[in-house]
Amino acid sequence: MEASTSTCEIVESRDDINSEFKMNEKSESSCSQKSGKKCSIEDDINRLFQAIDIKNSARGLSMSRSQKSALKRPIIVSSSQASGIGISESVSLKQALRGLCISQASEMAALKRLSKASTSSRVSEAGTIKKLYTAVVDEGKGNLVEISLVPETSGPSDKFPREDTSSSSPCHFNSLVDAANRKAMTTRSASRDQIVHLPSKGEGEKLSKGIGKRTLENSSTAKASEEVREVNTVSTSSSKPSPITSIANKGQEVKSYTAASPSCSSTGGAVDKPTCSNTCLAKPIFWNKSFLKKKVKQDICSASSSSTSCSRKVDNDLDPSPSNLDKDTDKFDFKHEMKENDKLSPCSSNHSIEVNSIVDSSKPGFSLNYSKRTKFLVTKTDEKSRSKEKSEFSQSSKSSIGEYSSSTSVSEESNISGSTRSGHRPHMSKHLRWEAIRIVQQQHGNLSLRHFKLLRRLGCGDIGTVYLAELIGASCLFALKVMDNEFLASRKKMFRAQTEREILQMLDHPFLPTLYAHIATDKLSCLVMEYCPGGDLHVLRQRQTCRSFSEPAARFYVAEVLLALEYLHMLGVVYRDLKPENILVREDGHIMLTDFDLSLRCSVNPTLVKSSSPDEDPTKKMSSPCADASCIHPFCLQPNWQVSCFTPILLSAGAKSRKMKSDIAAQVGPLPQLVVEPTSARSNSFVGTYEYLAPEIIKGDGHGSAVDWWTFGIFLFELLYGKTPFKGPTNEDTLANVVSQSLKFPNAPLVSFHARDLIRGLLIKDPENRLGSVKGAAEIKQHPFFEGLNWALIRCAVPPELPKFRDFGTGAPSLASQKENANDLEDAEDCEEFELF
Ligand SMILES: Nc1ncnc2c1ncn2[C@@H]1O[C@H](COP(=O)(O)OP(=O)(O)OP(=O)(O)O)[C@@H](O)[C@H]1O
Repeated sequence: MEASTSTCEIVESRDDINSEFKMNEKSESSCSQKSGKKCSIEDDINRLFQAIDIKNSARGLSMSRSQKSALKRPIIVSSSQASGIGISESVSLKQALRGLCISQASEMAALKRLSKASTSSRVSEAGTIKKLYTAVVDEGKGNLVEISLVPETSGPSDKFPREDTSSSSPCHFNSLVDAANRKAMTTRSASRDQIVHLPSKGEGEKLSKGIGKRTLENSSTAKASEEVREVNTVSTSSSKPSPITSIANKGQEVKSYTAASPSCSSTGGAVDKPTCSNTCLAKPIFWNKSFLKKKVKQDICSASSSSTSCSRKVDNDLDPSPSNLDKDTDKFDFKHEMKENDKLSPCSSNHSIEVNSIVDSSKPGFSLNYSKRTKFLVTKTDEKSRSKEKSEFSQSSKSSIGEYSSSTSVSEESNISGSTRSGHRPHMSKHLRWEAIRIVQQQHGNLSLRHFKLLRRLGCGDIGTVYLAELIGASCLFALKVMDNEFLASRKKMFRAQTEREILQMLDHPFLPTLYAHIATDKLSCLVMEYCPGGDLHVLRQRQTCRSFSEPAARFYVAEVLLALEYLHMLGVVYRDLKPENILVREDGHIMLTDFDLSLRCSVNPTLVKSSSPDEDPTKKMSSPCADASCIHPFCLQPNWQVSCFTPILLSAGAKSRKMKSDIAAQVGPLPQLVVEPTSARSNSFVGTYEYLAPEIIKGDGHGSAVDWWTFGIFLFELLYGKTPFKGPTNEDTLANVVSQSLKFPNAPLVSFHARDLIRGLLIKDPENRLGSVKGAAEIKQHPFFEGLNWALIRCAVPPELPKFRDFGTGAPSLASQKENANDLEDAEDCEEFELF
């Protein structure tokens, strides 16, 4: 029987294969002869099949049953389990493997909806075959293991392959994997079920396909999920468990993904629409008082002293000291802190005030501090404390508003899935933090809160508290965002937490946070994130002379933010809450955009905005820049084969530069232009921060990705001028100004024409005409303000300044001295922050 046509599903461990190969030297030599060198993966597979044949024939001949058990590691390729990838009995394993890989690749590509996926998918076919091969051949170590080849699930359960001690013990995986598959399917369905069609403002408008629905359907899963205590680790290639483990674990982890999803029950949730939402949003919100009967969260935690004392009290109650974590994570009572924060003081975070109007500052108990930009959630009233450290510098009070009234154009594929798979997170994948987590997992089976030592509280947000935490024994620092499930559920914030988590799971970008793990207990939901020690841009701006950045510095920061937004848009995420407070500064001075709980997830389809001219003069084409040695354009897909695009050209620097520009300009024209921006996304949610709200949000016209370009304009304005352009004495005035006041530039500081021109383009009130509304970030990148900027290498650019640790908002130590400083802090009894613990 030819190996290539074999339908046998049994393979051997490598030792077995080797021994079998020895039994059949002919087959081995033929392999070598064919390749003439080391066998390729395909050859390996062929060898595998040959071994299968041998094994089959050897069965019953020379080996006893027990011997077979000891040596064999059978894999069952179940056609039923492989549903979706088209594997049938008559298809060979090799074909099945290929099919699986291709299926995975296309699934990834479809789900991620990124052009870049094509590259990885190309790689992944061979890679996945090899992984599967390795799993089959290497992983069993003589154990009898049955593995079903199943397509990677798109449900969240496979986002966090988790190590499980059970996977290492001899076991039959068949039933386990069956169960896992069933659960995975259940999870996926649940995930899809969470997607709800919400009516948009106008009747007959498109229905929401994604974002809000969880609120209606998750309650059923809540209970089960809350009973589960588990850890989901986002693995990188360096830390990814074996496919066997991953597959086996899926079934055991399924519940964890419903942990955060529940809450938003039909009775509430961020998307649980207020009855007036649609009608109220149809006209400017500040004219509609009935709309304003909302809870409003307000940052009234301005006094650092009171903040400290209150926090101290709360945190003393909380007492999440490492010692308390050692045995039982449930002792780590964040919930208590949340509740205390919630009910107690104006200085604590998450303090809620029921108010009648979000803009009626005359209401008792709702005196808005207009010198601050408080984050508002229209459906709720939650105070948000800024960190004590921030108050040293004119504490920010920009508050985000989040009313999810309705949204449209939300993607059916908005339930993220394979995009977070370990092999698809190359950025930072080699970082020691991944390795440290992997080691802990290896040693303890999973990662839990008791593996972290809390060093200090970094800050509080609407939905949780962020701690600086050290992975015990690893000297690695993480930012641990801890959310209390009950709190989230009672405040109908589960949806926001889930949104944030799901977005974080997708990200793999130098200017966006890396999520290392999600730890879910029955009480808590914790995000283990990359720690960013440099404070935020709001604090950094306050430290500048004139409280504004120089133009080159502002250009640097906005350029990095632009790249982050571009990436988010390509993933179908409209950020919606851009402001300096949400931009953290890394140790190396580059930025990290955080805070995704108000983001909108929607569909994004690559759109051809300009095709190459079909009747283009061929002679012109021949003499096009691509035929020239100076072509460096990244989209130069079809360079003239005769001339290398990268042949050096001897020109003076000036001439070279001029020629390059003209070449690029000439070249970009005829090339097709694709835009991957969620330009058609529509939401009627009232989200954002007053001073940053786009006019279309305020007017309730429905908004899309263009809101990010509006906020981008405000952001640039603020960095350059030290204030936002439409800020009024009251929030109501601010909203009115945004809608009706024309843009004016202050006389000082002096800002270049290009900068002002860019701001002007971004702050066009009509989103249709706004810069970036058609071609997205690409359009903005081409603005002369960014001329000369090397976008591809901006990561290597020297930042305007490096964070001065200890002076900063987070008071965080540098990476070089993280451990030492952490110990110092821990030992310092008079250290204020550490009295909190
Ligand atoms: N990865 C991080 N590294 C360092 N500090 C962080 C990190 N993430 C958050 N912080 C700090 O913790 C604070 C709280 O963050 P968090 O994201 O919970 O709330 P937020 O940004 O204020 O927004 P929201 O209320 O919408 O959640 C931030 O203001 C920031 O100072």
